[in-house]
Amino acid sequence: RRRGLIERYRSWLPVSDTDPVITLGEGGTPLVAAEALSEILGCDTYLKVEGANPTGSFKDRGMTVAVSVSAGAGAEAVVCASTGNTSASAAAYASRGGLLPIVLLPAGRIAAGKLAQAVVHGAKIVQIDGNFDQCLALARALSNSYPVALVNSVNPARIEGQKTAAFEIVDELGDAPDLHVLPVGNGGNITAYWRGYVQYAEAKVSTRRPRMWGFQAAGAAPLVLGHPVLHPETVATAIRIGNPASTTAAIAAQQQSGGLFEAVTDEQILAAQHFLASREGVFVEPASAAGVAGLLAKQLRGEIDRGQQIVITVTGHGLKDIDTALSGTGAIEAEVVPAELAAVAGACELD
Ligand SMILES: Cc1ncc(COP(=O)(O)O)c(/C=C/C(=O)C(=O)O)c1O
Repeated sequence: RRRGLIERYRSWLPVSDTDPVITLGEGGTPLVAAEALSEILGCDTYLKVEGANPTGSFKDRGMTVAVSVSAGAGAEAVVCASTGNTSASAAAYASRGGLLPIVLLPAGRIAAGKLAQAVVHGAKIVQIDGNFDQCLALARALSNSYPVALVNSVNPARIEGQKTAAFEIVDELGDAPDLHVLPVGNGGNITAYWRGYVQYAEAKVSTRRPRMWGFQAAGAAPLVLGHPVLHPETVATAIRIGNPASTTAAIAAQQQSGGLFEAVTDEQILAAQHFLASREGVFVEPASAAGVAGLLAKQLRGEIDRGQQIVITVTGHGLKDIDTALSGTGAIEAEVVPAELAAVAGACELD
């Protein structure tokens, strides 16, 4: 039977023997060779496809640990603020564990797929008249004032669970890559990957640690600007965050790894999303394509050394946000043809 992350990496995780193991078989996600990207970059490039997790994003790695530990501590409810994937994951894992999920969402700024997940899992959904940053402050306040466990990425159990992605990459490649690339919103995931790579290197499981390259949306790039962004704006709603919860740890990961933070525009993000789907066959939600967008932009500027081994984390499944995927494509308005071979062949421009 499929083993979950706690079972596979228990000795590396802060889960006690008395904690329940609340799992949906998360982790063990595909590490796919990105052949088109490897050709363009002149590098051995792989995609860590985190949309293959049970609720469709990397958040499941942190949630299995955070919800199991919270339940073990007697919590009856969990709360999180979210741009959507955290709440989708919290709702699934809390419900599975018999805990009440409470999610605070920035009103009108969540991809429909993610909202649907929180609804069907039976979460208590509170849409806030404010942005994610305000939701996070309220979630913290709620957990400080009521018997509700906070499962945002400020909860260390989340980062601990998410570091297992780095373990899986080393376990599969045989060592750490030269470079690890990923989108950055709150900075929890880059913090987690760096922690995993460092722990494996210190335990001599790997011989090196990668440089960490984090990419933010140009309209929501506090880590690039060096200060919070009051009104973050981007089509990549998952990373529409102006005041990251893990700023200090994310900057430490970038500095200690000799990495960088750079911004990419919404146009570059959407182009990278299309590139991944049409050239690599991998459909990711917009925010997930930010790393690929950054690499392609740097390649155009001659800033990618050839011959490196690169792993890019694509963080969430494209089905989370079909409105953005379908907008501007004209796919729906396409003509309806008669149910006749000639008409179909003509529509396919085969004749
Ligand atoms: C698809 C996707 N890609 C990248 C990020 C950024 O990761 P962090 O830098 O660790 O924040 C998120 C984050 C989402 C939330 O913060 C939430 O769901 O509340 C995401 O959903």
